[in-house]
Amino acid sequence: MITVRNLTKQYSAQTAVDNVSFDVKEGETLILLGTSGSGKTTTLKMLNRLIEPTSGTILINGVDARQRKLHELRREIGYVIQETGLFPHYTIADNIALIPRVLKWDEQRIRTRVRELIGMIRLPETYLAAYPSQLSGGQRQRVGIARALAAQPSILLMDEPLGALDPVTRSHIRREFRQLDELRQKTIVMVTHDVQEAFELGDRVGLMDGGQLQQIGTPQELLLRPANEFVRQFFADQWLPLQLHTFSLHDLSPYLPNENTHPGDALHLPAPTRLADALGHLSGSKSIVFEVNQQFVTVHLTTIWPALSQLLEKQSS
Ligand SMILES: Nc1ncnc2c1ncn2[C@@H]1O[C@H](COP(=O)(O)OP(=O)(O)OP(=O)(O)O)[C@@H](O)[C@H]1O
Repeated sequence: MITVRNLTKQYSAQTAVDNVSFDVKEGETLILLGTSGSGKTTTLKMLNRLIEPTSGTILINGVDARQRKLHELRREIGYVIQETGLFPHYTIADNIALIPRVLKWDEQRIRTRVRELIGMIRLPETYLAAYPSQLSGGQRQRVGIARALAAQPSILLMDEPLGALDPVTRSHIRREFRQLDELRQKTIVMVTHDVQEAFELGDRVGLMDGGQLQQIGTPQELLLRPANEFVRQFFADQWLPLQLHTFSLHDLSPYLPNENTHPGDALHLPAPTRLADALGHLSGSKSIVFEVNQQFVTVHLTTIWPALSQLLEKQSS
């Protein structure tokens, strides 16, 4: 749990972060989104005191961050950056084991945890003896995440963790992130300037501009009830794809036609599946079946668009 109140960072004439307040609940993912220079990284780095605030307060799990010993605070907060910061002369196993070794875990416990993590990030155990330069960028980034999670911090801060990767790998890793229980249960603050990423991964999104938090809310709130013109404009050119990340098959179900027969080869998906993910499975005559209130609903490529258009009309009315 993170509580931020009236946080400000002043660099001589420049106010990098200007009176920002927000909470991050336990197990929640908050994305800090915004244009370059809007104060996202400065805000993030103040949370683990890599940057000391000019004024304002930060409570980490109920305790004022300023009253904490730095090494204890950083142990409680995992940190992932764009270029991973892996040590090139350490093997993957030794990189992941870094913090547990600092904490003097016994070697058996470290080995077990390292193996658990390499499995979690879906790399073969043979990679444990490899060096970072022998891995692809996407694999290194997964190792960076494993290293940050190694000592089971309650909070994870991520600064553009996928920023250096190509769009296909990014989207692949995003999907993996969403499926990892250990990540889903963490309290996470992540910085990105990628709107799709924010909508895919964030329970809530804080949109920053000029050092100020322009709006904080669920992706749906930002999209459908923008607090000001800046917020509206920010999402305007990606409005449709963002809707697909915002709404689920369940949201769509009232607008789909009743169908009495289910195509035998239809794909079954859970009703909370987001439309963006569902669309990836729909092509040609393929259909998806999902269950709402113990009824099966079918959706095809030809029925999804009229239904979505009705849903959007209803939402904006
Ligand atoms: N050490 C510093 N000294 C002076 N100004 C700084 C310093 N660090 C950051 N700034 C300024 O503070 C503002 C916010 O920077 P910050 O890095 O937090 O933005 P950001 O939103 O993370 O941007 P980006 O997406 O480009 O990383 C910028 O105008 C930046 O130039």
